[in-house]
Amino acid sequence: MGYTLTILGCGVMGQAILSAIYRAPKAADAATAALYPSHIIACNHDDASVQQVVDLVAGMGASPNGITVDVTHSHNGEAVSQAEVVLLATKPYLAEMVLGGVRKEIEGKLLMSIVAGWTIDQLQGYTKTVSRIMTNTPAKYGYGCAVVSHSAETAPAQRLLVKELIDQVGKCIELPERNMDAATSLVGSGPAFVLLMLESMAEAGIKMGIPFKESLECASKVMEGTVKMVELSGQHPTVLKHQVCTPGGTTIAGLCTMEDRGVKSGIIAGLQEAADVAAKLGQKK
Ligand SMILES: NC(=O)C1=CN([C@@H]2O[C@H](COP(=O)(O)OP(=O)(O)OC[C@H]3O[C@@H](n4cnc5c(N)ncnc54)[C@H](OP(=O)(O)O)[C@@H]3O)[C@@H](O)[C@H]2O)C=CC1
Ligand SMILES: O=C(O)[C@@H]1CCC=N1
Repeated sequence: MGYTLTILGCGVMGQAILSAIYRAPKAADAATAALYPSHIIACNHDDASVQQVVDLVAGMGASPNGITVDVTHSHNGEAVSQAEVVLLATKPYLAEMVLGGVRKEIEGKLLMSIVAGWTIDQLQGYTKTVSRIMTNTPAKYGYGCAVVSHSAETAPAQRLLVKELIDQVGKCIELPERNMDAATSLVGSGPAFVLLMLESMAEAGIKMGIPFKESLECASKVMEGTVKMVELSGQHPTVLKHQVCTPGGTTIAGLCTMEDRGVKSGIIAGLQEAADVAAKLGQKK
């Protein structure tokens, strides 16, 4: 019963995805339950990074879908030979070495990869059935976003399995692979860009005399509330932005100063730069 999912490289993102899958609510029916692994093998680099995953799993209690987890290092080949599905989550510069080390064992298996810059074509040098995924750190808490593209050889049942597993990070959106570098910037790097804005707003509060704790609370709630308002109203951000602007008031004054400083074009250029770097990552060996 069930199958084994092996995670090659279980650091920040491997642990985020492991947590999301492990903690998924109990499947509603047998067909959905079959999409979940019964066993996850997390492969890391050394004792210290193994212990991190052991502690993470211990802290989560029992999995609602009865998933068991083993954590190991230096046994990638053995772990992949036991797996039906493999998640590659090492740093990009290690991917070639790690995949090369399991070349024989991975052939014919479903490979999910979150490695930035590594294309489906490159990954197909190891197995033909490939799902390329870009997700982000909020996945660990079930508030992540993921963009997924599949190789042509990936069967509908395999795509369904990937969708069910990756949906657990929060939201899973399928897009053509040509959008993957943009997704790496917008989705993958996105939390860091948002955190820069959050940090800036909180520090502005401090500068104006609000204590750090309260300033961060206010800035966080403003971000959360604004995003909810966009979702619930269905209105364009520009319309909602103008609703905040009283003629001759505070908001338009602040927005004009930000425009003077190039905040919007700076954000767009920053995201473009991140996507350009993503496009080159897979070529750096
Ligand atoms: N961080 C992010 O926000 C995002 C990252 N990504 C992508 O996810 C991938 C992983 O990034 P991230 O989780 O941040 O990186 P981490 O360094 O946190 O995780 C990589 C893990 O791989 C382990 N590892 C190293 N060598 C081996 C090996 N030979 N065999 C098995 N495991 C090994 C590392 O162990 P040890 O620590 O002991 O070296 C580490 O636990 C990257 O390719 C990145 O592009 C995608 C979306 C978002
Ligand atoms: O910074 C990086 O390269 C990775 C990919 C997306 C998020 N972090």
